[in-house]
Amino acid sequence: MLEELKQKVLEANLLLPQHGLVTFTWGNVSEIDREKEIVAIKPSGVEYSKMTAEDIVLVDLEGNILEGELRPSSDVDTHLEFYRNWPGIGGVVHTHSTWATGFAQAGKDIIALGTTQADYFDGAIPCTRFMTDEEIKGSYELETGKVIVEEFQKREIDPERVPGALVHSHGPFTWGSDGFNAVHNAVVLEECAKMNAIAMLVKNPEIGSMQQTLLEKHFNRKHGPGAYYGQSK
Ligand SMILES: O=C(CO)[C@@H](O)[C@H](O)COP(=O)(O)O
Repeated sequence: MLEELKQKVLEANLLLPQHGLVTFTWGNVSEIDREKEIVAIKPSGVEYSKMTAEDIVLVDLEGNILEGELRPSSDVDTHLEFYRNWPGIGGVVHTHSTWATGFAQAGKDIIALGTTQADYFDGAIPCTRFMTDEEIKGSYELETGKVIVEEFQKREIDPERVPGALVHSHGPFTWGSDGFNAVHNAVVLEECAKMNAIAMLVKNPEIGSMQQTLLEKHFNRKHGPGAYYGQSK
């Protein structure tokens, strides 16, 4: 069933390691057939290099497995929460891409500082609030989806105009018209996180007292400039 969709979702998943967005078996991609209300998603814990279209798991919007020998991604409940709440999206991606996950671990939005982000995200890429003990100890993946949907409702953000979010202390999720578009947005989100971090570093070159002392020590070294490369005369 839905062989073409499974092949497409396999190819979208294989783009994650190709773009350097995941390590080992981290991350996952899914896509929905809206007519049949069936989601094709990456199998849990399978190495990308060994993954086949047959491994892709089909589930309904309640998470019931319709086809597949393997367990669906451990994040399936997060993906399904987006499909249930946002009828305009067709594909979802989750990664632990380094720069975006750094922002998620810091609990910081990726604010729009340049045209690169503005071309694909109409504003800041929001980071969710920290989740409660109950949410974490309960069905974490389902609660993760709820917290992201809640964040967009609270901030009145249109998910089709900002196709991504950061889960506090976890990592990025993106979405799009299909799996490939969601992967594209995951690549752009990671690049924006990198650029944003560099811009904030460059923009605020505040030198703390320790650095100042260290700098002055080097500014005023006895032998003057160049001493590191041999004794000055
Ligand atoms: O976020 C996590 C684990 O923290 C997961 O997304 C894993 O990175 C991938 O899990 P599977 O999709 O293989 O179940």
